[in-house]
Parts: sequence; C-alpha cells; structure tokens
Amino acid sequence: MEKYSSLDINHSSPEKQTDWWKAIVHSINDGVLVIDLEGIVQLVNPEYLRITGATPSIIGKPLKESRPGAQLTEILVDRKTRVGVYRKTGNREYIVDMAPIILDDKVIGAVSVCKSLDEVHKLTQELKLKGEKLEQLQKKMSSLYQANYTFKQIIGKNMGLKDAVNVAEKVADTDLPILITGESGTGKELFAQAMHNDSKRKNNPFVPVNCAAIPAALLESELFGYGEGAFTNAKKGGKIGLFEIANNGTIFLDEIGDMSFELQAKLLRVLQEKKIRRVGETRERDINVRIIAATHRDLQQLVKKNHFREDLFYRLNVISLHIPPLRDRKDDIPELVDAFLQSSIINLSLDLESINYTISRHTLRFLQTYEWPGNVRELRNMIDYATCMMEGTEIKIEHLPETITKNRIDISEFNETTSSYNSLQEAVQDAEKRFILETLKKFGNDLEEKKRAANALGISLATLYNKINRYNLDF
Ligand SMILES: Nc1ncnc2c1ncn2[C@@H]1O[C@H](COP(=O)(O)OP(=O)(O)OP(=O)(O)O)[C@@H](O)[C@H]1O
Repeated sequence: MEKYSSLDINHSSPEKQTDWWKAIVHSINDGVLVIDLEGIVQLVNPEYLRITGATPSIIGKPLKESRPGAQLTEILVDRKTRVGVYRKTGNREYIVDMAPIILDDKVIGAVSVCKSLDEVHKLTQELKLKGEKLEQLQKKMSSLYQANYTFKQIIGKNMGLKDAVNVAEKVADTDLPILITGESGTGKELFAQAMHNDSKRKNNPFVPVNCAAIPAALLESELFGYGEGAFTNAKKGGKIGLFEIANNGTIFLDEIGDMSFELQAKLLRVLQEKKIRRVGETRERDINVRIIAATHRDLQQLVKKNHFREDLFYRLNVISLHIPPLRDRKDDIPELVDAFLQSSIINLSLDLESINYTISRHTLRFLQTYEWPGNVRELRNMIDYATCMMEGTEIKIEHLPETITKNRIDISEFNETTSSYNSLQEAVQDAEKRFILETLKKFGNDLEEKKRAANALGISLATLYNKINRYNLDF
C-alpha cells in the first residue's frame, strides 16, 4: 500500500502510474471499457466482463471486431456523449453511457460505462418499494390528521352561531390567521375543521394541538421538532415537529392562551417569516401552514396582565370568531338533541330503520332550562348516556345522568304528568321566567346585585332588564 501513496505516484515511473490508474478502473462498481483513437480496446475492468459476457481477449483488438454492434467507435468521429443506451448481448441486458476522452481539445479515445439491467431493475424495484412505503405512511399520516367536519354538520340556527358560520365560510379559503373564542365544548375545533375542509388545503393534514395539554417544556419541540443531539434522550436523526407535519395544511392551536410567553415570541416569528427552526438546529425550514388558534380565555385581559403578547394577539386576531355558549342559544337544543340522538343510536347499532326514537317533551323542556356549563359537548355526552339508559324508545328525565338532575329543586315540575303547556315556546318561556326569578331572589335587587345575577345567567344587564319587563317580574 505504502509504495502507492499519492506522493509516490506523482513521481514514480510511467509503469507504476499505469498500474495505479488501472487499479482505480478495476475497483469501479460499473463496467468500464476504453478504446483508443484507432478503436482498439485498451482497457476493460472485471465488472465490464461480468455484465457483457466479453472475455479479456478483447483487449488489444478492434472493438468493432469483437462487438460489431458497438457505437463507441462512432463517438471518436462525432464527439457526442450518449447516455442510457440500451444494449442486449445474448440474454444479458445492460445500459451504457458513452463519452469521448479529450486531451488538449483532441479526441484521444472513448470510454463506455455500463450497468447491468438486473441491477437497474433491482434499484427500480427498491425505489418502487420505498415509494409504496412512503405512500402508505403518507396515507396513515393523512388519516391520523384528518378533519372530519364540514359546515353542513354545524347544527344550529341561533343568530349568534349563524353569524360565526357566515364569517367562517367567508374566510375559510384564505390564509388569514383566525382566532376562535368560546367556552369549552362550544364547537371551536368543529369550526376549525369545517374551515379547513372548505379550503384548498383540505387534502392535506389538519393538525390539532392542545397547547394546555402538553407540558410547556416540551411544547416547543412538539411544535417545531428537534435536531439530532438537541438534548439528552433526543431521538437519533431528530424528530419532525407538528408544524412540519401540517405543511400545506392547517394547524389548530387550541388553548393558545396557555402558551408560554417565550414560545409566543417564536410563534409570532413563524407567522411573520413562514419558517420554522427545529430545536437545536440553526437551519431554517420553509413551511406553508394556515394557523387557526382558539381559546376559552379572554386574551385581551391576558394582554393587559402581560401574560399574552400584544403583537401576537393582533397578528392572530386578524379574523375573530366568537361561538356563543349553549345557554345563550337554547333555541338550538331541540335540533342538537335530535341529531345527537340519531348518531348515538347508529353508534349503539340500535334498529334505526323500524323504530322512531325520541325524547319526551318534558325532558326537552328540562334540557332547555339547564345551564350547560360543558356546552354542546356536555349535551352530546348526555344524549349518549340517556340513549344507553332508556328502556323503550323515548328518553325521559329519569334516563338523564344524576349529575344533571340531582341539584334541580324544580325537577318535579318537569314530571311527565303535570305539564299544561300548549307549545314548546310557552314551556321555554315559563322555565326562563322561573329561572330568572330564582336567580334574582338569590342575588338581590340593587344594581350591583342585578349585574351579578346577569353574569350568573350568562346574559347582559340590558337583556336582564328586558326580561324583567317582559315577564313583569317584581324586581
Ligand atoms: N354546532 C354544533 N353542531 C354539532 N355538533 C357540535 C356543535 N358544536 C359542538 N359540537 C360537538 O360538540 C363536541 C365539542 O366540540 P369541540 O371539540 O369542537 O369544542 P371546543 O370548543 O373545541 O372544545 P374545547 O375548548 O374543550 O377543546 C364535539 O363532539 C362536536 O362535534
């Protein structure tokens, strides 16, 4: 080995130098054949002999003699490189690249480099398998990060909800950042999914992230990923972050108000630059992700208290949607109950075709007087529970969870046999009147107390006064 060190070779004899270059050609993994200006074969490597089936005896003979179909000699004349020429000798198939050898602007020979088609097939096969695997992984990822809801599935005709739907439909197919506010369970993610599905991004991932559910220390690497060796226990090769997974799609950042101040600054940068940087890496990666954020908290209050960055707030709040709590849109309860009852029955595989499942008038009236702190999610869960509990085909009050019915002092008034209402509206108004009366009695009569009562009822003071007038209440 030592006698062929690079220093030696430059100063060694022409024979040694030839040996050196031959050794290089012999160690190449593709077949190589070299002819001189006369078309005489000067060099072949073992791989060439293996691929083409030629024997070493071709060395020193005119190429045209031993391989009549060879095009290499033509290159000596036209000096044109040929790439990917298909050749077949007996049952051997191979692909050849050919080029002139030029020294001082003169052609001094030509070289042919070939690869067996077996290998090309093998590589193509490998590539195909890898491609299929990639496709499977992509499908798996798409099914993991898929938005299921569309605008059609948002139930409700309440004005407040309809206003939100109208705005959402208008901005769905833009890239504007959106901030959705509303209490837990009001349907914020439902809106985000519907917007994604109504946009040109619909065939790409919809990635929901609950910022409150991921420990603050981990959230950055979950969102942006990390590079190899970013920290102890970091995975080999690093890890892709949720922003990269959401590329060309939508990321839904739920509970954004719980994100740390420091991370908020990084998110702002992503919004401005459309680039992310994995934790522990210096290189930036381009991303194309639509951001929809949501919170049940009052972000403006958080900004005032310096818990939320003002610049990020304004950046996210380009379009804001507020989803009213269910207690402010009780008019939607019958339709929601009906839809949830149908889907619950399908999920329980009950015989939907032949039987008409319903909810009793009195139970519905009761549901419309309940305050729904868990909003639509609570209603949906309650219907699932009641569907399991009902014995016949009708949901009655006794089928509702105890947590909902046990603290209601007026439950007897919803008894199935004591109703004297002529319409649902009459029943709802009566329940509303009694509930307002009950609350006013609890809080008192002066202005501050009324403000607190209005707050507890989830309505404005002006609405409370309107209702006091409408129901002629002595307050
Ligand atoms: N208007 C609606 N029509 C049909 N289903 C609804 C509606 N609003 C909410 N839901 C249902 O209520 C449940 C809760 O909705 P969602 O998860 O979107 O609420 P959220 O506001 O994002 O809650 P959280 O803040 O706790 O994450 C879901 O099952 C959703 O399908």
